[in-house]
Order: sequence, then C-alpha cells, then structure tokens
Amino acid sequence: MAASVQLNLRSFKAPFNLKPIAKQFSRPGRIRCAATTPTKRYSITLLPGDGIGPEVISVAKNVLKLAGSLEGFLSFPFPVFPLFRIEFSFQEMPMGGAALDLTGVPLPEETLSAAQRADAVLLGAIGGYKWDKNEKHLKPETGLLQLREGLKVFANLRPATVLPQLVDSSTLKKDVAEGVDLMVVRELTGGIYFGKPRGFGTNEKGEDIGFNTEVYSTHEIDRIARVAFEIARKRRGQLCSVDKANVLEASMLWRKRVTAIASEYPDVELSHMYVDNAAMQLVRYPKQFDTIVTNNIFGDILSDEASMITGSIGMLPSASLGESGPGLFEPIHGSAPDIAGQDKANPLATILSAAMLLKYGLGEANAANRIENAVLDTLNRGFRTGDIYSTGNKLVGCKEMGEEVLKSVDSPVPTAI
Ligand SMILES: NC(=O)C1=CN([C@@H]2O[C@H](COP(=O)(O)OP(=O)(O)OC[C@H]3O[C@@H](n4cnc5c(N)ncnc54)[C@H](O)[C@@H]3O)[C@@H](O)[C@H]2O)C=CC1
Ligand SMILES: CC(C)CC(=O)C(=O)O
Ligand SMILES: [Mg+2]
Repeated sequence: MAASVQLNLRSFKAPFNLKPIAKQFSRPGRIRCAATTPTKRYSITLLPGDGIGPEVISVAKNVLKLAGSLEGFLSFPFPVFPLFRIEFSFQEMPMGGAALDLTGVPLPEETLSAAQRADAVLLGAIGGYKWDKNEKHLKPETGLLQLREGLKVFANLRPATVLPQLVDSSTLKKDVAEGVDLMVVRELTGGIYFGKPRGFGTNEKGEDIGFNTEVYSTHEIDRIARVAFEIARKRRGQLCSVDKANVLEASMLWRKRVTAIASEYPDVELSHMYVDNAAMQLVRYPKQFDTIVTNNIFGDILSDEASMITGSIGMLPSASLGESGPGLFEPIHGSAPDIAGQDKANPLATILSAAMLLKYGLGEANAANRIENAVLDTLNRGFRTGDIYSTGNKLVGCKEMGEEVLKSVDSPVPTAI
C-alpha cells in the first residue's frame, strides 16, 4: 500500500546528513532500555516564528509525535509487539520577529546553539509587517539567513508534486498540471542573499543606491551540483541547471562547473536553461522537468512558482541539508500575515516538512511514509483548507485539518490513492 501512495519524497541514500538507524543505536545515551523495549530518542528544536508559523508548527508537532509513537511495532495485522520506541523531546525557541520582540535580535545565540545541538530543526516561518522597516540586521529575514548559514545547510530540496486529489486546485489546466513531479534543488547559503559587498551608498550623481553581489565559488557550485546529480540519479535521471549565464559572470561559472561535474554522472542527462525561460516553461509544460538545480535567488522564486502548479504554496515542504549536523525543515511559504491568527493556514506543507525531517533528517523512512499516507488519506476524505478548496469538498481551518491528519495517522490501514 505504501508504494501506491508515495508523495515522491523518494528515499535515496543522500551522501550527506542522513542518520541511519544503526548509527542511532551506536550513539551513547540515545538508546535506553526501558523494561525490554529500546527507545530511540530524538531532540527536535522547534522554531515557530511569526504569523502563521506558530499555527502550523503546533499542528505538525502533534503529527510528528503521534507518527513517532506508532513506530517500532510488529504488525500482524495490527500493532502487537514493540521492537523499539521513538520518543521526541521538543525544545521551542524564539526566532524571527518573535525573537526580536523578546531579545532584540532575530536569531538569539541560544536559539542557534539549540538548533545546532538538535537532531533536527523544524521551522514555521518568520517575518511580518511590524518588522518590515527595521534595519537589515534587525529584520526577521536576516535571522533566517543566519540560521541557514549557522547550520551550514547549503542544499535546499523543494519537491513539487501534483497530487491527483488536488489537480482541480491547480491554477493550470488539468492536462498541464496532472502528473507533475519535480524537485527543485536550491543552493541555500551562497549567492546574492549572502554576497559582499552589499549595502547602501551614493552614486556619482549623488543619488542613493542599494547594491548586492551575486557570488559563487567553485566549491559552492560543485557541492550543490553533486547533491542535485545524486537526487536526479534516484529520480528520472534528468537534471536541468537553471542560470542566467548569458548575462551574469556568477552564472557563467555555475554553468561551467555543473557541466564539469556532469562527467561524474554519465547516467544523468544534463540540460541548461536560462531562468527567464525556466519561469515560462514551468507554466507552459512543467512535466518536462524532473530535477532542477539552481542558485539561491532563482530557486527561491521558481519554487514559489512551482508550488502553484500543485495547488497552493501551502502544500510545499522543504528540507535543507548540510554535510553534517542537523537538517532544517520548513514549509516554503512565509508567515502569511494576511491570514495569520485566523485559523486559515494550510498546515500540510509543514506536516510534509515533518515527514521530510523523519526521512532525510533522522533516517526514519517508515514514520515519514506514515505521515505522507495520512496527508493523502485526509485529502481523500475530502478535507481542504481555503487555499486548496474546490467545490464538493469539506472546508476546514488549520486546526481541524491537523485533527483530521491525526486521525489518518492513527488509522491502522491508510487509504490508498
Ligand atoms: N521561510 C520563511 O520564513 C519566509 C518568510 N517570508 C516572510 O513572510 C512574510 C510574508 O511574505 P509573503 O511575500 O506574503 O509570502 P507568504 O508565503 O507568507 O504569503 C504569500 C501568499 O500565500 C498565502 N499563503 C502562504 N502560506 C500559506 C498557507 N500555509 N496556507 C494558505 N495560504 C498561504 C498567504 O496568505 C499570501 O497570500 C514576509 O515578511 C516575508 O519576508 C517569506 C517567505 C519565506
Ligand atoms: C528570507 C527569504 C530568503 C526566505 C524565502 O523566501 C525562502 O527561503 O523561500
Ligand atoms: Mg521564498
């Protein structure tokens, strides 16, 4: 049954950051034998953030807890005998605007070190009107960039899969959206969001100017390219590198290095596309894409665009991984101040990010599949938040959607699509 309901967050042996079960067992202090049942303990740092962040994190935390508690049982055909237990300890820390209000900075040292010590980090979203006019170093968004840099999570995986249940929610025609299943691999700790010089100044005419620098090194390009090739190899074997090499020097180097790394992956078909064309192709014929690799800013923009093919930005999860240390898992959307506090947010992107946390962050693929199945089952039962609602379905809020997913997680035989 699990195979028929895969969300295409395919398990692949990533060359980074996965912690197989065996490794967990070998960690001193992680496994405790309570009576006869060994317990796998994971510490998760939760960063709810701002706007709808706390609403979606609260729902995803409950889903994660329940999915973990159901793991480790032998089933004949219902759970009978626990081989091991999974227990999460959650530490909630302030981040973004919430941290600014509390401590005066968007990423307090305590928050970063809690995240660095954790087995995985689950983030809601940050930002809001209240802090929009803050100086750069006092913006919630600066805290998010510092967190990604501090965790060294350079590879941001953003899968966009059109679920059969949500084809009608896509803004594209059914035959264009149906069957779309792509992965954006976005470079996350380099490029124009981090490049120097940056700042404000005056030009020769005395006018104010603002400037940023798009900069990539060989090392930064090579490592994200290898991640993308590895992922493409485990998917349909096609990698499209998106750049602006007809204009930007940083993109010229990008294209040269991605082409060079391709020789290590003869089984993967590499193509190149300029970003303006890619933005157009995504709405013209998105099924042509399997895996896309691109820089920080293009990946940010193209993944928001890709989300609408799937029905809503409220559906897209992400995993940000580094060579070692905890992964950072977050929905691709922001804090949605326009709907914050109204119980309207779609929590599925965050719930699916929790599934990615289990699969890519902790190596608990089974528990991850349980969550993915539960999301599909909930959609099969017709529950929809406003952003993915179509006629004939049941309109629910963020909390109720969460409760329905919990029911599906708990059901012994999930409904297949
Ligand atoms: N990772 C993060 O924490 C991110 C933070 N931001 C910040 O979020 C704030 C708002 O940014 P926007 O540009 O408005 O982007 P946004 O992603 O927060 O919202 C864009 C639109 O999508 C809707 N939306 C987003 N998530 C949704 C969900 N789960 N369910 C239903 N509808 C959803 C919103 O209501 C809004 O109409 C800004 O301060 C921005 O800097 C933006 C993107 C990512
Ligand atoms: C602060 C921004 C870079 C966040 C964002 O839009 C994203 O990562 O998708
Ligand atoms: Mg974005």
